[in-house]
Formats: sequence, structure tokens, C-alpha cells
Amino acid sequence: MLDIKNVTKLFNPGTPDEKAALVDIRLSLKEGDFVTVIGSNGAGKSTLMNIISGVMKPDIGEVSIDGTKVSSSSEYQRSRWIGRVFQDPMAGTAPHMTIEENLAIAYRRGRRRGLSWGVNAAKRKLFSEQLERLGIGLENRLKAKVGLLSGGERQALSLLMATFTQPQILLLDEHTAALDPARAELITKLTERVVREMKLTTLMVTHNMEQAIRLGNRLIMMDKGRIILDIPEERKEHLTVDQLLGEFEQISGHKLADDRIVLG
Ligand SMILES: Nc1ncnc2c1ncn2[C@@H]1O[C@H](COP(=O)(O)OP(=O)(O)OP(=O)(O)O)[C@@H](O)[C@H]1O
Repeated sequence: MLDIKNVTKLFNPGTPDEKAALVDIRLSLKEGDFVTVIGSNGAGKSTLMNIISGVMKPDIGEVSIDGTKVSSSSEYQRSRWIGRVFQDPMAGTAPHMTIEENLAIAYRRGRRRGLSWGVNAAKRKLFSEQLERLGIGLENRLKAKVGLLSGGERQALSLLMATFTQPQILLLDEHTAALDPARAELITKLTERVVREMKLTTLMVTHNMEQAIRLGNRLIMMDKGRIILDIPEERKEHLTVDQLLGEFEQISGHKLADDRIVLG
């Protein structure tokens, strides 16, 4: 489904500030895999997300989705296959537009050109049905400006928008990190349900170790631009946070340094 072959990404190449953000990354995801990603500060997690979504191009290597090489296609072209939710609840939505207008944009993404931006009765019904599935009452607020929603409500809407057109891949970039614990839990539960129901191939960056162990069927750990640990479902089920941190230390030779680490 998703194949990342020998991807290297350098920032400021050939200068004294050269930084290898990703070094020879090889990662293959099967359809329906839900992979959690943890790592130290500056490990390359966001860069990996940016390379997959097309925000950045690799200097070396190739990204393929369903056997098609996508390294030369733009972020916009890839939005047909890839949905993404960011940490910042402000990032995925347009605050001055209403909920239904935001959903109309998401609905149009990846569809044929010329499809209207407008919201007719049929679309409104569809949006309302989809919002109802979130279970937080947004279906009664279709004409509310998104800027007025709470962070949790916006992340729920962002998740719906990112998955509206049934993407093949869902990228979650610390999407619960800016929320208070109760809202983070709500969005986590919603994420699990959406991923399961839509059978989405998912990569989720998190600073929450317990969450990284509990969710998904595979866990990868990054350090200094490399994947240093790749833990399959069978091992993950019995793993504890202490064991995970211990393995990281053993392999990397240093303690996991993460300003935002949450142990459980
Ligand atoms: N645009 C850029 N220009 C120069 N260096 C960059 C740029 N973006 C990222 N880097 C560097 O590349 C490395 C990887 O950064 P990245 O943001 O991918 O790490 P991360 O694992 O997401 O980190 P964190 O968890 O701290 O957000 C870091 O050393 C970072 O400073």
C-alpha cells in the first residue's frame, strides 16, 4: 500500500548548517495497517509526514502508494489518496467559513474539476449524517463558523474532513497533543472508530507512549532521522512504557529526549 524506499532528506545541503532529517528510511505499510510513530525531539517524524504527503520532496529515494510512484506529484495531487490531521486545531479547517462550507471543500477534494462548491439540500443531508456519526452534536450547527468551535470540536471536524473522501492513507500528526486530556481521549476514540470502520492505512505520530502502545497494530520509533525500532502487533500487546523506553535507550545509546513526552 505505502512504500517508502531508501528516503533521505537533507536540509541546507552543502552548507555548514546541513542537517540530515531522514536517513535511508525504508518503511512498508500493508493495507489497513495502523502504525504509531514515536521518537525523540527532531527525530524526523514531521519530515516523514511531509515527505509522504508531498509537502517536501526526498533528496534520495522514492515514495509509492499502491504501486504508483508519487514522489513527483504535488501535495494537492496526493490529497486524493492522503488525508492529514495536524496538531494545531486551526490548521485543518477554514475558521471564517461555516461547518458546511468547510465540509463542501473537503467533499470536493479529489473529485472531478468543475464540481460546485455550493451546499445544496442533498449535500447538507450528507454532511449532517456524517457529522452525526461524530456524536458531539455538530450536525445541529452546520451554519456555525468553525472559528467558534472548541479545539476538540475542530479536531473532530478535521478528522471527518480528512477522511471524507475515503483516502487510502491517513496521517495523524500529533493530532491530540494540543487538547486537554478529556478532549484528547474523545478524539482518540473517534480516531480508532474511523480508522476501523473505514479500514484506513494510518500513520500516527504521538508523544503519548501509552497511546502509542495501545493503538494500532505496529509501533515504530525514530531517532536522528532513522527508524531504530519496529515493533509488530504480537510484541506490542505485551509491551510496557518502561520496556519501550528501555529498548530505545539500549539501541540509541541515550535516553529518549522529548520535551512533550507523556508516559501514560
Ligand atoms: N525547514 C527546515 N530547515 C532546516 N532544518 C529543519 C527544517 N525542518 C526540520 N529541520 C530539522 O530536521 C530535523 C527533523 O525535524 P522534524 O521536525 O522532522 O523532527 P520531529 O521528529 O518532528 O521533531 P519534534 O518531535 O521535536 O517536533 C530536526 O533537526 C529539525 O531541526
